[in-house]
Amino acid sequence: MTDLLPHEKGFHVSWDQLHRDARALSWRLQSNVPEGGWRAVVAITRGGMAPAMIVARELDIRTVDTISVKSYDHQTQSEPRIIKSPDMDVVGDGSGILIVDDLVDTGRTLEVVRRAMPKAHVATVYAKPKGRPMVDTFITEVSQDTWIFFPWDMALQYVKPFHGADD
Ligand SMILES: O=P(O)(O)OC[C@H]1O[C@H](OP(=O)(O)OP(=O)(O)O)[C@H](O)[C@@H]1O
Ligand code: HPA
Ligand SMILES: [Mg+2]
Repeated sequence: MTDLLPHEKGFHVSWDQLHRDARALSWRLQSNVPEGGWRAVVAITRGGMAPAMIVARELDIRTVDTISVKSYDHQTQSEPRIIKSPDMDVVGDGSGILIVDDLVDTGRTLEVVRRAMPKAHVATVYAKPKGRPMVDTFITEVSQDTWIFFPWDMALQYVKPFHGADD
């Protein structure tokens, strides 16, 4: 669903913007590199996969795994659950592991992920205030009532000019 209620705001992110913001996240993460370097990136599917790829490329991390947490059906949240775990022999308690997601909203997804890898470093590109305490590093904060639209959920389309739009 892309319909917004009147009080809700939309923050539309293009591929180009996502690329820039994920690069900025990589840059910021350089000051948090653990002793011995990052052992692996774990992307939270599906939204974390695009930023995780960019971060892994920028930081030259070759081992990339995934954790799948299902918590939303469109814009309606349900109880988050892990439906696919990363290789626990690799990630262990999370030491030296960089978890990447596109955004944190309520923080419920990260709550579940952090429980599985308590010592991991958690990075998201975007953050809303409620979920912010669950993230170690992020780039842009938006208000809680803003819905972030990602490029993979959008398409270019014609829009009417403002002048005469209500005619
Ligand atoms: O902080 P929260 O309130 O838990 O919300 C944030 C999570 O919700 C979205 O994923 P979603 O579960 O919709 O799945 P997707 O990444 O496959 O789209 C988003 O990509 C985050 O992973
Ligand atoms: O603002 C959002 N945008 C896209 N997906 C989301 N999942 C939780 N919050 C959001
Ligand atoms: Mg997600």
